[in-house]
Amino acid sequence: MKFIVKLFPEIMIKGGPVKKRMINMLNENLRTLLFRIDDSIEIKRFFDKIEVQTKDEFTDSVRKVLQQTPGIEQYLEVVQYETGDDLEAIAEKVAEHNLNLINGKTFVVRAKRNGEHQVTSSEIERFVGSYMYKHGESAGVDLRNPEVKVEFELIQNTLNVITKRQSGLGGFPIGMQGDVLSLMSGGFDSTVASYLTMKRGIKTHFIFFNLGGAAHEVGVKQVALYLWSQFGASHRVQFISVPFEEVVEEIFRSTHESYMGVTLKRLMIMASEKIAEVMGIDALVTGESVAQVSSQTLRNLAIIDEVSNKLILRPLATMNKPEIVKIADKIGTREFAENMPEYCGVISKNPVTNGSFSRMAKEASRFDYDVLEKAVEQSITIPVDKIIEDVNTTAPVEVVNTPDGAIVIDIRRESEASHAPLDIENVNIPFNELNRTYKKLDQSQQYLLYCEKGVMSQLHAQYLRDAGFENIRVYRPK
Ligand SMILES: Nc1ncnc2c1ncn2[C@@H]1O[C@H](COP(=O)(O)OP(=O)(O)OP(=O)(O)O)[C@@H](O)[C@H]1O
Repeated sequence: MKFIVKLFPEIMIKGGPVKKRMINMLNENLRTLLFRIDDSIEIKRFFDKIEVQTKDEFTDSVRKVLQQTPGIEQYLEVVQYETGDDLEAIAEKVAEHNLNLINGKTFVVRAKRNGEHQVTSSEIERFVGSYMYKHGESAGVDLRNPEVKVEFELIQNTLNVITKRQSGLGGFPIGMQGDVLSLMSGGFDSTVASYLTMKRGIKTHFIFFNLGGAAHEVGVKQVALYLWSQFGASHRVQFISVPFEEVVEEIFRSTHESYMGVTLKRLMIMASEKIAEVMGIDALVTGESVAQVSSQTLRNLAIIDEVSNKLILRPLATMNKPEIVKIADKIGTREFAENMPEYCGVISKNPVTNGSFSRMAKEASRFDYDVLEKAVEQSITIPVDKIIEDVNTTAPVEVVNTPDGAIVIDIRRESEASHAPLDIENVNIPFNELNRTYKKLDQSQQYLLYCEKGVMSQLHAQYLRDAGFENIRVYRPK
């Protein structure tokens, strides 16, 4: 199968050298991603498109990459036949893929030709056109204003017939716009904000502030890994985890209740700025959206902005919640967001909605910034692609590799579990039903959670531990 990759229109209108750099970058990114599938996949760069040629067994994997790689406007799927310039064979194959498209419609046939042939392009077009007219139920040929354009190419002896057009993500190739550090809580907003920066071609690193829950950290790592592997895996990025429990304690000690929420956000921005500085990053990203919650009024956002000289991008600033949720649905982060614990609630009681700059300064002067300094010093950075190993080695809940009398619960979705069943006895309780179902199980038994990568099982085992269940561990076969 061959794919023809068309670039995002905003790339095509750039000046020559910039356009060339962008196409080269997309070519590089595709090379990195597709060679991970198989190094026999061929990628060819042209001045206005990229072509990918693959063995049929890799077609689905290649499609997935093309759908999820920023910079691609659409891709065409092309089926290839060795017809030479045998007009009858060409017409038959073109008709096979196009006859149903011209039913009741006017059409035109357009052929591109490259190589030595006995026939000209217009002879081929006329032959195929009349064959399709004879065998189909079209409304006739219209050379000027056709409703359907039947396109194919004859390159040497190979006939390329376009069978499908599929939209891509659009945006710019990652690597063209520098790096940002995205404040990631794992909720709807920060996951969508991070996706939008990735789609715009920005290398997006993640920073997470742990307010006191091991499950939250595992959950955020998991969604960061998901986002990266779906949309950004052409480049290595970092995940930074900052222990913020003591910062929260210090906020409680020093700050009036109504300013705690805004203070927490200011401190997250200050810590992010320090870390971004070390990483050579100019901009931070948050999932804040004007008026969504009390800390996100224009005044409070301005009070938050005051603490940093970095550019703060807020891709969702003017979006409505339903639009954000729709994107989360489309990119697959809704499920993660819905399963993410909230640790912020306690700090958002009776929040000020229209904070005062001078009052904020007074509140801020009572805070001991050594505590923040220490949190930054204790931050831990790991490459996102090492998250699975990290979660499995630094797991808060014990991991075992033999059941030893415990009952194994496979928490994958039913379809995944039946597609690749475990080879030992187990029960299937999909993770989204676990919280509701677990308490109904016989609590005199020991249970082991299983999932494919060991991240989701670790996350849910930790939730259950937090909820007071001690008979739970993680199963990870050798
Ligand atoms: N624990 C955290 N670690 C990193 N960033 C955070 C954390 N909590 C909040 N943020 C950042 O602050 C933004 C606003 O957070 P807040 O909790 O006020 O709103 P939210 O709308 O619930 O955000 P989200 O849906 O992303 O959780 C988030 O989108 C995220 O960018």
